[in-house]
Amino acid sequence: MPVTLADHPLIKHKLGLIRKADISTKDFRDLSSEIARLLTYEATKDLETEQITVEGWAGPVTVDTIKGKKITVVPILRAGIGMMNGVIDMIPSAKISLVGLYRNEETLEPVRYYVKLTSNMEERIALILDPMLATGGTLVATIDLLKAAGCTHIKGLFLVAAPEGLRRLEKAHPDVEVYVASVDEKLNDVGYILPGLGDAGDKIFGTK
Ligand SMILES: O=P(O)(O)OC[C@H]1O[C@H](OP(=O)(O)OP(=O)(O)O)[C@H](O)[C@@H]1O
Ligand SMILES: O=c1cc[nH]c(=O)[nH]1
Ligand SMILES: [Mg+2]
Repeated sequence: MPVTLADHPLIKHKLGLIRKADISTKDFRDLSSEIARLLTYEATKDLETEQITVEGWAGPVTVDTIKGKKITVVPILRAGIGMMNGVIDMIPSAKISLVGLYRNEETLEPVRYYVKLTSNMEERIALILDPMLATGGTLVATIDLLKAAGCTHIKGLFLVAAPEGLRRLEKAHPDVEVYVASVDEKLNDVGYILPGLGDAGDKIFGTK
C-alpha cells in the first residue's frame, strides 16, 4: 500500500504547534486547514496534465491544464470538515461527498449516520479527509462505501495515523494511497493515538 509521509519542514512545524495541549479552537482549526493544504499538494502531484493553447498578452501561448479524472473531496464527519477548506482552496472546482461516521466509544466500531455522494463517482478520484486514522475502522467503512458507489481511485489525507490503522487498511484496501503528516507511535487502551492530537472533532468544533 503506498504511504507518503509528508514531512516537509512547514508540515513538521505546524504539527508541532497543533500537538500543544492548550491550543485554542481557532488555532486547531487554522492549523488543520493549513496542513491539509500542504497534504493536497503532495496528493495531487501525479495528476496528469495536457497542453492547450490560450490567447496570452503577446499572442497564443501553450499552457498545461489538468486532464482526465475529476476530483471529489470526501470529508468524514465531523472532524474531516476541519481539513476541507484547506483542500478546497487548492482544488476549488472539486465536488464534495459527505460521509457521516462516528466511532462507538466502547466497541470502537464505526456507526454510519449520513452519506451524500456526488454524481458519477466511478469517474472521479476520491480524496478522503480525516485528521485521525486510529484503528482504521472508520476509514475502511468509508472506502467500502466509496467502492460500492463505483470509485476505483481513492486517496486518503490524514494529519496523524497509528501503525495499527495502517496495518488494518493494508489488509482491507491495499490499493488506497495514503498521505499523512505523521505516523505516530501507537494507540492507547481506549483507541486514541499516542502522542496524537487528542479528540480532533472536539478540538475543531469546540465541544466537550
Ligand atoms: O480509525 P478509527 O478508530 O475508526 O478512528 C478514527 C475516527 O475517530 C474520529 O472520529 P469520531 O468518531 O471521534 O467522530 P467525530 O469526528 O464526530 O468527532 C476521527 O475523526 C476518525 O473519523
Ligand atoms: O486519537 C484519536 C483517535 C480517534 N479519534 C480522535 O479524534 N483522536
Ligand atoms: Mg471525535
